[in-house]
Amino acid sequence: MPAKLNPASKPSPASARDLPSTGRLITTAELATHNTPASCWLAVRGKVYDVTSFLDRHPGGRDLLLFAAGRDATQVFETYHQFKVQGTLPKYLIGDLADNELPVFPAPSPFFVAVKERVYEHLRTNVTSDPKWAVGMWVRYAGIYSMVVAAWYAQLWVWPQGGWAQWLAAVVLGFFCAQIGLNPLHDASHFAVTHSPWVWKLLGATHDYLNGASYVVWIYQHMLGHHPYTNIPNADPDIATNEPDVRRIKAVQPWYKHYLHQEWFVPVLYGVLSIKTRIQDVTILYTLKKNDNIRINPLTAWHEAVFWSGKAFFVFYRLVVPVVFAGLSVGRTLALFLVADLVSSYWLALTFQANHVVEETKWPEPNERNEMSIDWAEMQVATTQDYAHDSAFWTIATGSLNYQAVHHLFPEISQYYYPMIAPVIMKTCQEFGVKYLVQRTFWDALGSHLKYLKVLGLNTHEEDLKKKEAKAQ
Ligand code: HEM
Repeated sequence: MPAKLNPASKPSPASARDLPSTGRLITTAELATHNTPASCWLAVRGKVYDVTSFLDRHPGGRDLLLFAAGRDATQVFETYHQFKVQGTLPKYLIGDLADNELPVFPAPSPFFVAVKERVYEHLRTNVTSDPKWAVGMWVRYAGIYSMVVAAWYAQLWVWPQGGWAQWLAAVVLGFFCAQIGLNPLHDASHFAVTHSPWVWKLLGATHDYLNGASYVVWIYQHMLGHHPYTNIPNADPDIATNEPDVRRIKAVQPWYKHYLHQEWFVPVLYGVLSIKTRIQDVTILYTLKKNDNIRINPLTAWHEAVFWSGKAFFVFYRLVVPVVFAGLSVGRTLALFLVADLVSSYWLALTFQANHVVEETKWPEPNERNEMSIDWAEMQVATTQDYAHDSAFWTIATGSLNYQAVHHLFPEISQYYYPMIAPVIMKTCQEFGVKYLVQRTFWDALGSHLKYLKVLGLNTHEEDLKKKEAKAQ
């Protein structure tokens, strides 16, 4: 039974900001230079810590500290630990952060504290003693990898002559490649499968080898960018846009004529997602050295080796083997490649877009000092839409993205347990007056994405917003 709390009276946990001032001010520019194994600093709630000596003792492994090094790591710190872990921080304290590079949030609200306590209590009492372990997920991974190998083999050697069976094999290959992204890659990038940093690294590497896309780039974009700053313009790399862009997804983007009727052509463009991702991997790591506003730290030898050998292996198994060893023509090889890639891209893009870029989700913004007024956990719920909670098909086929708000609040828990903790979260939301969005079906959620694109494509959108605001006042 979840503990009963009075929403109004539960205090926030002691914040690191409450520690006495050190007398040493450190700017975000100085902090950013300490992002290597030789000098690893990070900030939590306005305090800067030198964790170089802790690198090899961190139970989550040294890589995670190195990813977070040189930046404000408050949100990932509070996400991946229980609040009590804050007690380990003071011994590494070296200074106070002078400014904010990216948005910062108020101390965890009573809702955040309660939902964390209740979910872990529920898991402990009713579900499992280890929320990072689920045999069911290993069965899914085994099924996914087997299907990738079987479909790849079938399209080259069982049905090499062409015909519908060969095309079907390409479709199946594309679908299960997307499943690698939604399951082993995604779980590993949130450290939600076992307690072993090596398991996370190895599962992550299968995305490099079998999808040709980088685990490390995903970590920066997703774990360090999208999750801490969901739907915040200029902070969440998932919603980064150029001006003008091909699509208008944020009200802060200026309007251009080509956005009119974007709901018709934008979804078509989602088909190039996989190819775009593979190319951007190289520019993000080697030329820009950042993903939108999330800086990339120096790569470890392991990550560099996996990155390049992954790209090479991908080209070899998807393009060289079909032509050189299976005797397929270059044209047929490219066509099969494209079919599989289109299926992967659409499956991934449409399931993602139906979660955040939709009608009712919020697009919060910080003040001029980069401070947010909303609690981080409450923002996670406000910027996210779930769908089809009662469908086992959508739960398995989307890697549990249909429980997206659950995932955003508890990414460190195996997705296998999302359906079991969702009721606890929804009940807590109700009690604290936090609105939880859930659509009945995937198609309703997708429809909401298309309607949102349509509305932002109209140049009357700003006028409508102003009228609404005026009415509300
Ligand atoms: C000031 C820096 C940090 C300190 C002092 C610290 C401390 C700790 C401690 C004491 C634990 C063991 C207790 C627990 O599991 O709750 C732990 C585990 C963990 N930490 Fe950290 N941590 C830091 C930064 C980070 C960052 C930046 C991340 C993520 C990017 C992270 C991810 C994890 C994970 C995933 C585990 C669980 C490992 C497992 O599954 O057993 N930590 N950390």
